[in-house]
Amino acid sequence: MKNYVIGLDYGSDSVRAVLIDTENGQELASDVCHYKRWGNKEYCNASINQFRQHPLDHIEGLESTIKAVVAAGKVDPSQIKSICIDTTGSSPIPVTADGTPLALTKGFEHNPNAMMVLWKDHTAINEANEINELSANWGGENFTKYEGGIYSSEWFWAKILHVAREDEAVKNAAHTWMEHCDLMTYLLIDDKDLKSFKRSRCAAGHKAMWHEDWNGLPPVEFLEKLDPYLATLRGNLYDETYTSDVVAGNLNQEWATRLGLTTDTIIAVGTFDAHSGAVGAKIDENTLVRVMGTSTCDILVSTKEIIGTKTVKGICGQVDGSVIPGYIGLEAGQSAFGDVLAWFKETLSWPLDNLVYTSNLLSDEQKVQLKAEVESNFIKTLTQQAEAIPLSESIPTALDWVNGRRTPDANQGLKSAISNISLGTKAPHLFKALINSICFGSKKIVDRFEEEGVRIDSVIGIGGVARKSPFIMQTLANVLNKPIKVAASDQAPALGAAIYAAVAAGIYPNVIEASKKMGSDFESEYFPESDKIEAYQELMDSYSDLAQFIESITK
Ligand SMILES: Nc1ncnc2c1ncn2[C@@H]1O[C@H](COP(=O)(O)OP(=O)(O)O)[C@@H](O)[C@H]1O
Ligand SMILES: O=C(CO)[C@@H](O)[C@@H](O)COP(=O)(O)O
Repeated sequence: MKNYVIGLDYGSDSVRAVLIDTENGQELASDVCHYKRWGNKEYCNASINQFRQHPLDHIEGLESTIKAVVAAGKVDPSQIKSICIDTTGSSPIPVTADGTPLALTKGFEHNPNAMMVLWKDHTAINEANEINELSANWGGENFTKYEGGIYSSEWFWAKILHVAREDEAVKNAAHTWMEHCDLMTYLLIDDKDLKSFKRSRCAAGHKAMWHEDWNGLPPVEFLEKLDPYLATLRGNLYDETYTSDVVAGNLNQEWATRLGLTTDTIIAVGTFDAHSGAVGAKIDENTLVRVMGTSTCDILVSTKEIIGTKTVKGICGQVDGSVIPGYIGLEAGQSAFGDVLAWFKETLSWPLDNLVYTSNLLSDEQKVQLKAEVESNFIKTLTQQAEAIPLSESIPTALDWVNGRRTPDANQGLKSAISNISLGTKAPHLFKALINSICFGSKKIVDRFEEEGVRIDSVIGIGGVARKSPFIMQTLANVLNKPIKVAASDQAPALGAAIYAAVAAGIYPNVIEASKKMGSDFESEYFPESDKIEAYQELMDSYSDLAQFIESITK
């Protein structure tokens, strides 16, 4: 009898489920659900970088996508052996003593502080600065050392501290906080003991300063110097963490009934999207897997023997087992990648939104048609025209920091800048400059890994941009001066989660064996164009100069 597993992947805007045949990784069915409240921009305020998501968006998405794949796959529920969930991160959410997300309790239904604080929320810049200041100067261990030496406002403790200070009611009502991947896993399992619940090693190690060297989370003595609340909270968090090849529990009766599954289905420990994406794309030693979508996550694995006690400066952490159990997983990334281009598109759309689509000269039907046509041609036409501009022509220099800099050397307070604009600069020139900027930001990350002695033998691209924009991928291959393979799977993170699920269910002995059999093949490869390398190097020098200048004048 065949065995099947489900991978559930929570992205920034939507959640997708895939039903996978464990024998060969074949996808029998997939389904996507866009978050309703998030889509209406509820509970968010981009002007202060506040991005919150209502847990109902996640719960509704879980139910609809899993039901859809179970129905479409037409397999017997008893053959669905296990489920693993990956989510964005660090995306913490406050919960009550019985593990209920606070936003689902009376009085907190519409309070953004009671909701999930999405990874790209940067309201906690001051708190991250405080953590960095204290870590460096308190006279004890620097707990940021395995997280690149700089704690980011995108991460667990900074976000919790910010919300707790801003909202007394949430602070008092929250018994504990969970990463999104842990909460969704906890929701599904039968054992509701919060204290013994198996939290994700990946989330804890990369974002919450959990490390074996100091027996888990930073100690009370350190946390109470930040805020007594964090010291108290620590008692309601966790000591141990687990990799995603481990069973978190069995599916509980309530959710088995809701999903049309049985309580024999195993739920694996949760993880982050980028890390599971790397597994879905068959990551191997010294392979850099770049998840290129709204942001980028750059994932590498290396052996404990090679990394040893060495700490890699300015990245988002090195964690034992965060990608492949038994190996050190290293993470870096850019806070905006596709989002840089999305920002430009939105900016250019102002006259359309305010003058064209509101005009009385067009009927409602014409407006809908026009909008659809513009939408399908916008990025396509800009890309074609940007691609046609020769590198010998004057191209502006831009920085990719529209959402701050995640790595190398996190500084979420940085903002973007564009220089070298003339009367001859048109939208496609700016678009080309922005594409260059996201590729140069990528090169800074690759350079940092290599400077720190982490070898990169090959590069794999996954995610929306990797599959949809050959121009960006070619530019990136030229800028990195390395070939880049693109994974064929549209759903590499969900596939990676399915691979973890298969190992947790005992179908494969380990993640490496499972990913060899179930991981995605490659659909294309981009090679550096030797005649363009030098020109890109010159443009990269201008990027570095501008970056240095902007950083020097940023307070
Ligand atoms: N053809 C394209 N060229 C450039 N950017 C694109 C293209 N298609 C999508 N994007 C960008 O990709 C991002 C979405 O990536 P995707 O991987 O689908 O989502 P997510 O990051 O939420 O998982 C958006 O920022 C969008 O602007
Ligand atoms: O930072 C991480 C993982 O550590 C990601 O969850 C975050 O960049 C979000 O990724 P997406 O842009 O949704 O692919």
